[in-house]
Amino acid sequence: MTELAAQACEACRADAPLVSDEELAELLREIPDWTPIARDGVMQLERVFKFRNFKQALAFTNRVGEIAEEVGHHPALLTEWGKVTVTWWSHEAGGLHKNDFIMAARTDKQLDAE
Ligand SMILES: C[C@H](O)[C@H](O)[C@H]1CNC2=NC(N)=NC(=O)C2=N1
Repeated sequence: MTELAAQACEACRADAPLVSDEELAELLREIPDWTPIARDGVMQLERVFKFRNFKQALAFTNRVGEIAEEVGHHPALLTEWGKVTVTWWSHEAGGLHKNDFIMAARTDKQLDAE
């Protein structure tokens, strides 16, 4: 299978299919640092990234913002001193779509990008 980060994002649509429990387990193996959590009954993917200071955390936040804008799929981003919490889900679809796993994998890649 093509590496997750290299797969294409589909447009966000309300009728887009959510991942099944089996797909969830399979896709999570490709992004082992992400945690699936349910908030208000909506499944989300979350990861906390640690940095040496606020400036680096903010730079990472902006890189994630850029990859989100590129594809029109957007995360929740909480930037703190030395820490960024990134949460992906598909608002329109009300849960986790394949897009969220692709973007989580692409988010991981922003750690190496300066
Ligand atoms: C019109 C626009 O493409 C949509 O509102 C997009 C924008 N970004 C989005 N991002 C996420 N994560 N989920 C969505 O459903 C979503 N919808």
